[in-house]
Amino acid sequence: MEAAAVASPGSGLRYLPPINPAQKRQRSRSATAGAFATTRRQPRAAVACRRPHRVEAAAAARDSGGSGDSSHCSGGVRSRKRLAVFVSGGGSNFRSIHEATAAGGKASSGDVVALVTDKPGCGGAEYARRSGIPVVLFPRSKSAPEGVPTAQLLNALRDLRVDFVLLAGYLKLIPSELVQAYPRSVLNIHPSLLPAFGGKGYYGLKVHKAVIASGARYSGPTVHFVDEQFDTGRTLAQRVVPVLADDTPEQLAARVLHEEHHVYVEAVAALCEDRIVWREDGVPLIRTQTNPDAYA
Ligand SMILES: Nc1nc2c(c(=O)[nH]1)N[C@@H](CN(C=O)c1ccc(C(=O)N[C@@H](CCC(=O)O)C(=O)O)cc1)CN2
Ligand SMILES: NCC(=O)N[C@@H]1O[C@H](COP(=O)([O-])[O-])[C@@H](O)[C@H]1O
Repeated sequence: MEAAAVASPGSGLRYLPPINPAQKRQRSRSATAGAFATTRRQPRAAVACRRPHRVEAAAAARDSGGSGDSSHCSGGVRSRKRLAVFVSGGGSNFRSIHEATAAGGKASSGDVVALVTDKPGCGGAEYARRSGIPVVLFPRSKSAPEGVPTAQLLNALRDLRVDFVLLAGYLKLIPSELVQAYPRSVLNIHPSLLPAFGGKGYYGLKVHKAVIASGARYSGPTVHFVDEQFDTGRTLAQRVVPVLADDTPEQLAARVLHEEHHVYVEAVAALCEDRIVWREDGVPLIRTQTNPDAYA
């Protein structure tokens, strides 16, 4: 069952009774079939634990609304970050991020609290259901009329107190309402060294075919912040792999994907640990865990 959007036990989604007529109007505009509660809480920017020289404090951390979980950083208590992962395919990046959020994992300051997909039968969605993670179908379209529209997705993310959105092989354009609701808080992974081989039409094996056809000797994944267009947001992290003379697109894809799993987990760990700082010119940097003045 993909009831109007969410189908998972213990998802935390509640149906709130109307409090006043204005809220009732708001809910009837943005929610369907009683699947979601509306909340009035807006995401709130928080400062990083330390402000390095010549960079502004990251607006990358948010108050996660008193989830009760916390960890410590120099100078205070830091709340665990709540993650929504968007997937259209097999979901291997989603799985590696989910595994890294387990106790002792590399991103153990985060929790995956929702899986959003446009393809309810994809491997990522099936893994989420098996793991007890709520699945949200987005967007609503002719081929997926049970999907939710953008306003209802935003309500669901707020209800689940999502801090960060992670695109991991999600193939639809993220609407500007979502980008604006989560400033500096939506990441994507792309399987080429952006700005090369990015933009509309560049996804999956198409990217690797184009890299091989170009004669490029190096490729690799890019983790970037998401803006309103495909693949033009600020680069956060990259890894390089060789393109071999006799590579098939599938072989290159496997080599790049292996690096994706590492670089995305490291970027997510930095996000969850408030280790992303913004240089004066708008470039995001990852502070290392060991030296607050060094950047990865
Ligand atoms: N607002 C943004 N939305 C999304 C971004 C982004 O940077 N900003 N990244 C993409 C992911 N992406 C590559 O990283 C990407 C995905 C899909 C396409 C594309 O051309 N899609 C086709 C449809 C494919 C399908 O549904 O099977 C299309 O739109 O015609 C390009 C780049 C996620 N969203
Ligand atoms: N432009 C977006 C794009 O091409 N994304 C790519 O889709 C694959 C998803 O794999 P996964 O479902 O196994 O994580 C990954 O290689 C990811 O970089």
